[in-house]
Amino acid sequence: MNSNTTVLLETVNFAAEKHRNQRRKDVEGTPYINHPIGVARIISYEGGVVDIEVLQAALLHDTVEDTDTSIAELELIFGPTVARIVQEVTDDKTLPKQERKRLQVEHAPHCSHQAKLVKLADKLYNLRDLNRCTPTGWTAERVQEYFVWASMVVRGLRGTHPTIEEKLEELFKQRGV
Ligand SMILES: Nc1nc2c(ncn2[C@@H]2O[C@H](COP(=O)(O)OP(=O)(O)O)[C@@H](OP(=O)(O)OP(=O)(O)O)[C@H]2O)c(=O)[nH]1
Ligand SMILES: [Mn+2]
Repeated sequence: MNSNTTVLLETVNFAAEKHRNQRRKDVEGTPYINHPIGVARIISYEGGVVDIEVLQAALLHDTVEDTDTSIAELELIFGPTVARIVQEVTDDKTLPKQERKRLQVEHAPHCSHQAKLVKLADKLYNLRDLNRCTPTGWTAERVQEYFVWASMVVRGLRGTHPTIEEKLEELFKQRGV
């Protein structure tokens, strides 16, 4: 038995249970878990990254922000490194939205290499998702603003992973950002 396989399946199962009642903002109401799985897949399949703790953190990256999960719970089940990476990519939801967005830009350069990989893949997934379809209630201006803001965050993550960064730059170029 390959224990990394067991660990990854435990992790994806935990994330699926936590996100079980959540849907993406697209008209089809895609299950939310498609997003964390897709973020982990970008890091693994597209990025060639084999660091198991980064892949676990990618699967768990929105559990604390968007579900009843705590960092202490993640630390107990998945250990201190995975918990720390998720902590680094978790916004403080008690702050107003504009402040949270500003803090992502400010904090990005100071994140660990592992957290930067998760942040890059999270942005790449969400930008591709915006190209696929507009979330319900979003105007074209709001979509464009998300691209502009994401490019400011990604600027602070440069030098982390050349091929993932190239894919992001191509999407920004297409939008004139
Ligand atoms: N493109 C897209 N995004 C969707 C969809 N459904 C849910 N989201 C989530 O919405 C967030 C971006 O929307 P915003 O309005 O900027 O943020 P908010 O959810 O905090 O209000 C992302 O959160 P996040 O993953 O935490 O990343 P971040 O944007 O906070 O970095 C993304 O995962 C969808 O159908 N398409
Ligand atoms: Mn996310």
